Parts: sequence; C-alpha cells; structure tokens
Amino acid sequence: MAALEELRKQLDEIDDQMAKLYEKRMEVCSKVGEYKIQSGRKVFDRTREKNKLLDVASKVSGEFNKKGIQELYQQLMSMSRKLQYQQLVEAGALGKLPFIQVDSLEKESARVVFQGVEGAYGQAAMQAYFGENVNSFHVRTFRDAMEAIEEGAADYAVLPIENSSAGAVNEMYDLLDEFENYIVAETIIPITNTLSGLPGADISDIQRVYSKAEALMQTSRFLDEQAHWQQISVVNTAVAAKKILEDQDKTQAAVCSAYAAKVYGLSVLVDEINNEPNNSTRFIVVTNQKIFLKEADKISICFELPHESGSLYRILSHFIYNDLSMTKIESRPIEGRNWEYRFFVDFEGNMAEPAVKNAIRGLREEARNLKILGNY
Ligand SMILES: O=C(O)C(=O)C[C@]1(C(=O)O)C=C[C@@H](O)C=C1
Repeated sequence: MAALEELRKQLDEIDDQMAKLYEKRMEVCSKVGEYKIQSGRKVFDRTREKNKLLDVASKVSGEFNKKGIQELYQQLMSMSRKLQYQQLVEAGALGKLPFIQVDSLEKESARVVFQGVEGAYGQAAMQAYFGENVNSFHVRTFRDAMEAIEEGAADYAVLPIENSSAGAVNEMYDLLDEFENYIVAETIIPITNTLSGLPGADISDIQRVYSKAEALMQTSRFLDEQAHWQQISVVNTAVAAKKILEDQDKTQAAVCSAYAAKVYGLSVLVDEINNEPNNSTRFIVVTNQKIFLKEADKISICFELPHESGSLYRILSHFIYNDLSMTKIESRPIEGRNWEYRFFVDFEGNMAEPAVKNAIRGLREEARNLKILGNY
C-alpha cells in the first residue's frame, strides 16, 4: 500500500508539470491563432501536424510509447485547432452564413411533389406537413422528384429518408449528395398497415392479398396465420389498394395504409397488422434554395475523408469540442472508388450559433468535399 502511495505521489508531480506545460503550450497556440487571423492563414496545417507526430514518436522508445505519444499529440493539436477556430469566431472572421435564414416557409402557395401514386405514404407525409389542400403532383421515382425540385417544377419534395425498423433509404442519401437540393424540414409519420377490402367484404371472404413486398414482410405474422391466403406482390401499397377497387372482387384484399384505403374507397377489415408496432418513417422536405428556418435545430452534412489513420476521429472531435451532439452517422460507398466511403452526419444545432459555425469551419478544412445538406 505504501508503495502505491509513493508511486502516485511521483505521478502527481509529473502531472503537475504536464498540466503547466499544457497551459503554456495553449498560450503559444493562441498567439499562433492571432498570427493566423492577421495573416489570413488556415488553422489546420496538415504538413506541420504530420511532421510533429513523426518528431515526437522519434523521441520515445518502443512501439507502444510511439503510438501512445502520437495519440496524445493528435489530441493536443486538435485542441489547439479548436482554440484557434474559437478565436476566429470571436474576431468575426468566419464570414457570411452559407444559408439564408427565413422566418417561415411559404406553405400555402407552394407546389409540392411526392414519389408514388395517390394514397402513397409519401402523400400522407406531405399532407401532414403542408396540409390536406396542398397543391401537389406525383412522380415515379425519387430521382424524378429531385429533378423536379432542381428544375423548379416544384417548390418542395417530400421524400422518405429513414424507417424505424428497416433503417436508411440509401438511394436518398446518394441523391442528396448528387443534387444541389437542400433539406428544410422533416416530418415523421406512423407506417401502420391495414388489411383492407371492398366495402361489405368480410375477412372470411378473402383468398388473395396484394401489397408491396416490404409491406407483406412487415405483416407476415398476421398473414401467415391464414395459410390459405395467396400473397401477391405489386409495386406499391397504394397500387394494391387501387387494384382492389378496380377488380371489384370481394375475395381480394390489400395490405395498405388506412389513408390509401380511404383514397380508394375500401373498408379497413383489420387495423394495425404490422409485426412491429410503432413502425414509422422519417420524411424530409427538400427545396432548391439554400435556406433554413430560424428555429431549425438539426444539421445534416456529408463529407469524404482522406485514407489516413485517425481521419474520422479528428473530424468527430469537432463535434466533441464544440459541445455538439451528433445524432446519426451513415456511410455510403463512393461511386467508382471501391472501398471508399462518404459519411453522412446529423447533429443538433442552428447555423447561426457560434459553436456550429466553428465546427463547420473546422470540418470544411479537414474533410474533403464537405456539403451542408440542410439545417431544419
Ligand atoms: O503550428 C501551427 O500552425 C499551430 O497552430 C500549432 C499546431 C499544434 O498544436 O502544434 C496546431 C494546429 C496546426 O494544424 C498545427 C500545429
């Protein structure tokens, strides 16, 4: 026990010196920060940091210590950068915001596009956000909707980005990177499937069930209880509902939303037949203008990273040191570059806040092709 106390005393003495040296180092870094503001130099100096890591590693012995001191210095230099970015914010040297702040969206006169057909969940999400009387049209694919926005054929598109049980809608992530369109809002709607048939039909009449393959899977427990029902896949849940109306055959039913049933005049025979209760989908509202709402509190960005050890770690440190809470990270393969990835990150904040400006400034310098997808 006495030996431990003695050793800890030695550690305390070393740490006292290290703490003083740390403070001294940060003071010098702050002077470097002032110099950088005056001279317009960038905060992040990749070559200097690389050389510094090689230099400190050469001053200790053994692989374990070499790696350890490099990790320590990566952290130290990351902290100096945060300090310098802070100085830039204080000196007002961060320039204009990349997006224009607006008080509200013009919802009443807006023309809105959704993907699918009448009765699709996308339409329900659109109405949840823009109201039932919204001026809208629909297109066949997500890409068609993004093109309609880019060309100005519609002011907004409402598109799915994530399902609570099935996860990300990968294609949407790729399209957000590809198009110059931006997220201005989001809305989450419950995805509650029903078994719906012609008015007057009884569940005992049913022999064939139509729906989108995913919806048949999401309701498999309920459907499989009726072993004699034939399950037939069609392109969309709303298309299934439409077919039931058109065929006028009481032995047929659709797995679709209550909303699609209403649109095609069907009766809900059994409500809420999902395997998973609380199944919901997050939809984003996309526009071609770089705007954000005053009360926006979430930011989505995407970026690529250099193929270097620690590059994701350094990028994520911008969230930590600016006290920003990261809520989601996704990665998608970069087209034409096998095994390289583009990262999509959501974090809490509003672009007008200094901490967010600070983080974006740092991220922009250190990541490749940083794109702000929206603040909403
Ligand atoms: O040398 C600089 O330019 C510094 O700002 C100091 C420092 C460091 O902490 O050592 C910090 C950031 C730079 O990316 C490189 C090095």
